[in-house]
Amino acid sequence: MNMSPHASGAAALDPAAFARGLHIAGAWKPSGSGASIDVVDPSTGAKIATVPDATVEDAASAVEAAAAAAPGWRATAPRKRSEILRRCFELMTERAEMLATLISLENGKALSDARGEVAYAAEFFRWNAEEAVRITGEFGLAPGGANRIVVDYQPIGICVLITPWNFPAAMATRKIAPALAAGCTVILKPATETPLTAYALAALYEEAGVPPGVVNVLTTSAPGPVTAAMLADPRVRKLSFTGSTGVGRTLLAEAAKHVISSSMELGGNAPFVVFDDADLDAALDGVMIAKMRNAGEACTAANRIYVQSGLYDAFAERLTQRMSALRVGPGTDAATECGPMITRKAVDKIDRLVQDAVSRGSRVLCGGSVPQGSGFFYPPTVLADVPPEAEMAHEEIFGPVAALSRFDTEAEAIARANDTEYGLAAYVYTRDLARGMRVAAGIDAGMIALNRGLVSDPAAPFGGMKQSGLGREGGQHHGIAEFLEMKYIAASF
Ligand SMILES: O=CCCCC(=O)O
Repeated sequence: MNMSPHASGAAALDPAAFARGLHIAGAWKPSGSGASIDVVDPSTGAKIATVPDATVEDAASAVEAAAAAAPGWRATAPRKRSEILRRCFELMTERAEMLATLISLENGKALSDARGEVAYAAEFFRWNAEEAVRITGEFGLAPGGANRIVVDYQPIGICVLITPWNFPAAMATRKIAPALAAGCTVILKPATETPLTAYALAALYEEAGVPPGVVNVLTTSAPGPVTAAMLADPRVRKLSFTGSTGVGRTLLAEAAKHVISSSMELGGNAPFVVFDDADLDAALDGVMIAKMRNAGEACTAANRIYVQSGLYDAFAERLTQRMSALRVGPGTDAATECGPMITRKAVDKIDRLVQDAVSRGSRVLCGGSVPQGSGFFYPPTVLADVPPEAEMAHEEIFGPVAALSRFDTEAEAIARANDTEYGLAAYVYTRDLARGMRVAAGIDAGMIALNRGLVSDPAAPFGGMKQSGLGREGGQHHGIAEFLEMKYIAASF
């Protein structure tokens, strides 16, 4: 494993200075309790900045700020909203390197991953700038002929958006951009591990012309009471969450008390299925993306890799070569290909899953143990012959561990792919298009990548089935629809 020191890229951005000059977006200000949250560099475990720790009182001011800004934003012409969103895209693109460095610093991901994330995150603004002017209703004659049926769409109201640490920019813009396009004002609660990107982006939105109070950022170490306080305010009409299924269930229960529309992008356990007739090189390229994008810390990550018997040994050997050649180091080092995990706890969980699989007969082809030294690192690992009863076959690994299993028939591949409570993403490699479409139809997942290692696209509906969530983000109309309320008018004239 190659562990290089910090690159000079990090020095260009002083997180302590950044945190001192922190721009709190919106009209609310921290209550003055003075409490703060430490932000830690996962590459070293050292504190790099502090951000305000919002209280329940702060939550009330944030809702107040969002409510005060709501009438003006709702009345802003769609074309004007569209142009402001387009400007957000342009500013993010201009500042891509600064944003990527910030993401890499607080999240630990490799700069190349962080650059990819900034481009992806900015794209949600470009796409929704184009969608903002295409929100259309319906008009028709009632079957009885007595009246017209008019269906109109209006902004749903104030939205509470809760985002995870693994994509600090993209998971926020995937929610903020469609909400703003729809005419809603929002309160964003980013993960406590990665608040700096959220604050940097909030300043950028205001520079792009988003009026004060339209986007409000609230960082807190007490997410339960703070979120409950916001959801209890009757002006809040939407909850959109990305994170674990467990937290999603708790939030859904809280939202249910107040009958609040909820979109949930939850956990995954993606199967990656390679048939004997697949292009081996293409499948290897694909699995390196599906497994190692963000060092495996993604809900879409290939969690279970099923390879048909005829290709299994060659695939395992070549994947092991590629995984063991990856350079591990601090994310901000330009040469790094696999950065640290987000916390020590995350490393411990990955290792627990690996040791469990080994105790059940899996073979370690590379990696497989926690390295000495500072920072929250786990080496790229390949395990062969992972049995169905291994814990990692049922739980998200969320780390750089490729778990291989062998299968023989198409029916077996579909059955094993579906042997999970989750249904977010799945990957299938075959040269036989008819088989590819059959298997895609048979797997219970919201997104299927056929001969590709990446499904995510702002222009496509992102979301899952079963315990992977409710609703969709992005896509033509789908993402924006989550932030619109439908109104029917029976019109006689
Ligand atoms: O953990 C989920 C992040 C999803 C990243 C993506 O949009 O691909």
